[in-house]
Amino acid sequence: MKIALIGYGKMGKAIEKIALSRGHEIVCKIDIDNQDDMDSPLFASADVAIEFTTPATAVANYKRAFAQGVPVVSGSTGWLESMPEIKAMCDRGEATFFWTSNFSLGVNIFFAVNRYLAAMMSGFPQYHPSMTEIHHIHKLDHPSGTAITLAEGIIAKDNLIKSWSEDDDAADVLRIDHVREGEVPGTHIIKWDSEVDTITIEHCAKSREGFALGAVIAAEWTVGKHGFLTMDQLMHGLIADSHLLDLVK
Ligand SMILES: NC(=O)C1=CN([C@@H]2O[C@H](COP(=O)(O)OP(=O)(O)OC[C@H]3O[C@@H](n4cnc5c(N)ncnc54)[C@H](OP(=O)(O)O)[C@@H]3O)[C@@H](O)[C@H]2O)C=CC1
Ligand SMILES: O=C(O)C1=N[C@H](C(=O)O)C[C@H](O)C1
Repeated sequence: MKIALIGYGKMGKAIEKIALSRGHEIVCKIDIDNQDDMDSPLFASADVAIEFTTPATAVANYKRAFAQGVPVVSGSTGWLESMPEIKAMCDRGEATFFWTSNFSLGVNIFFAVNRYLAAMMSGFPQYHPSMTEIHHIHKLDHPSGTAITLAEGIIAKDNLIKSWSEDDDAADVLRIDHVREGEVPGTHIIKWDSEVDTITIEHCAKSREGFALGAVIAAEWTVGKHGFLTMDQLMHGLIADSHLLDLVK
C-alpha cells in the first residue's frame, strides 16, 4: 500500500516505523514546511493518507487530500465542531474518511467496557462517575478526544448523566479533569463513586505504538472502501464474535 503521511511529528514517525515493518511504502511526508506537496502527483498517487497534525490544521488537510481523491485516515483531535461538514462530504460521495479519537485496539475494548459499565450503573443511582485524563505536556487540546468519546459512551448508556463538563460538579454532569505531566502517552481513568465504595476502570498506554499500529491497520482496511468509516465497523471485522460488541453498542 502506498501511504502519504500528513504530519511528521510524534505520531507520524511512529506510524512510518510500523507501516514499513508491515511492507508498506511511504510515498510522501507532508509537514508544516512542505504543505504544497499535497497538490503534487506523488501525493495523488497514494492509496491512503494518514493524518496526525493539530486541531487547527486537520480539517484543511482533509479537504486538500479529498480534492486529490485520496482517502484519509486521521487521528487528529480538537476539531470535532467540523465533523458534520466532513461527514456530509462523505455522504455526498466526495470523500472517504476514517477518524477515531483513539486508534489503540486496547482503548477500543476499553470503550466497550465503559459503555457496559455505564449501562449497568443506570440501575445503581448511588454511584456517580468522574473522569481524569493524563497526557504529556505538549498536548494542545483538552479534554482529550478519547475522554470525549468515553463521556459520550457514558451519556448514551447511563440514564442520569446528561452532559460532561470540565468545571461543573452537578449530579447529572460527568466531570472531566485533565492533567499534563512529562511525556505520558495517554491515560484515562473513570471512577464510579458511592458512599461505600469506588469502582475504577483505567486504560494506560505504555507508548505510542498501539495508536500507530491501529492507524496502519485502519489504513489497510480503508483502501478500497468509500464514505465515512468508523472504528466500530473495523472492530466488528476484527473480533471473531462481533455479537459481543453489539451487546455494548
Ligand atoms: N487518535 C489517536 O489514536 C491519536 C491521536 N493523536 C492526536 O494526533 C495529533 C498529533 O499528535 P502528535 O503526533 O503527538 O503531535 P506532534 O505535535 O508531535 O505532531 C504534529 C505534526 O504535525 C505538523 N503540522 C502542523 N501543522 C501542519 C500542517 N498544516 N500540515 C502538515 N503538518 C503539520 C507539526 O509540525 P511542527 O512541529 O513543525 O509544527 C508536527 O510535526 C494530535 O491532535 C493528537 O491529539 C495522538 C495520538 C493518538
Ligand atoms: O495527544 C495525544 O498524545 C493523544 N491524543 C489522543 C486524544 O486526544 O485522545 C489519543 C491519545 O490519548 C494520545
